[in-house]
Amino acid sequence: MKKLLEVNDLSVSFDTYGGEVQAVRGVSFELNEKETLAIVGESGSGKSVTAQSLMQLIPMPPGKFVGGSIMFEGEDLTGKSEKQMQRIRGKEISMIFQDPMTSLNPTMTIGNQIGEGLIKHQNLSKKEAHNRAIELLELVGIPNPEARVKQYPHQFSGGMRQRAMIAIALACNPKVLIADEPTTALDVTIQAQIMDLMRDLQDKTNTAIILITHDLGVVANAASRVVVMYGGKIVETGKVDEIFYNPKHPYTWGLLGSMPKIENKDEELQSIPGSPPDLSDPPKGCPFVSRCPYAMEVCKNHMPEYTDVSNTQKTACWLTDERAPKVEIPKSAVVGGAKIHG
Ligand SMILES: Nc1ncnc2c1ncn2[C@@H]1O[C@H](COP(=O)(O)OP(=O)(O)OP(=O)(O)O)[C@@H](O)[C@H]1O
Repeated sequence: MKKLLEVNDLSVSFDTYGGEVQAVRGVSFELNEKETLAIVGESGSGKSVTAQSLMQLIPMPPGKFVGGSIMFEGEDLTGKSEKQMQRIRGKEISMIFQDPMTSLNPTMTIGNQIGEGLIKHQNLSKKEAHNRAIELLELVGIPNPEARVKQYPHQFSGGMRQRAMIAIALACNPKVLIADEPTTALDVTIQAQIMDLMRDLQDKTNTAIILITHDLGVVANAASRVVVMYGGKIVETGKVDEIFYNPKHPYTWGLLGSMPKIENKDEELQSIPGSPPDLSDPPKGCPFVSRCPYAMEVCKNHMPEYTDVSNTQKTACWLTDERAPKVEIPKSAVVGGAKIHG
């Protein structure tokens, strides 16, 4: 499998009145061609900052790049100028956001917004871009695209706007699509339709997807690999079935415990007690230490190294150390039922 993106030891901070917020602290992962990689974690874990860093969309200042690299097709994106990034954004790497209303331009027709990138990156004429916009609206399942292409965002429903955002993002056949909580603002039925659409489109276009979500439920049927983030760090990573059926990190257990499961409809969901660490003064050791029911003395002051659970799964937890007590995965985190495809 060909690597498309390789993030190495990425660290990004924000200078605030309360001190330096270390939003992303030494994150490394890779994205292969045609795959869907999910980045999962609670609010504040650093998912969006990671995603925005890939597009160089972090406002600087207050943001600052502290270290690491983002290799895309052999070039480090962290060294690129704004002008160089403008040639990459939309053309090579595209992004869709949680709330299309704030990312769509309310004063421009949907057709012109889709056409903009085509004219800029692919030198299409206005007429060609208009026709391609109609095709793209059809591709993302918008009925009556000839009429819709002339309309404005406020004339679209929430689900339709997200479809239009996807059309804009895919217009120039990017190699990577970053979807940051693409369905969070939508109701459950529409969420499922949008996720189905993204899967269908990926089959047709072969675009690799980075799916950012706080909801492991969304991941099960959408992703092939998962990165679990907490407190600005990756705590566990693996193939989707490894993360669901053989998770090793207590934070992953917590996320699985707070996910509704088909077979236990009546079971109470366990939310993870406590709150995430203050990233302006992050813990010296494991970021999860203050909420982890299994925390040991060593966890307070020493960040665990990554342990290989398999060739494809890694976890950063002291429980994997041979000196640690043997802990069974809690019942609440056991996922049964339907096989996950991935
Ligand atoms: N512009 C900013 N100024 C200061 N701090 C910021 C800024 N943007 C993000 N942060 C901080 O960086 C940390 C990581 O935020 P990030 O948005 O990446 O989290 P997230 O996991 O994507 O959560 P959410 O789902 O809520 O977006 C948080 O502590 C957040 O407060």
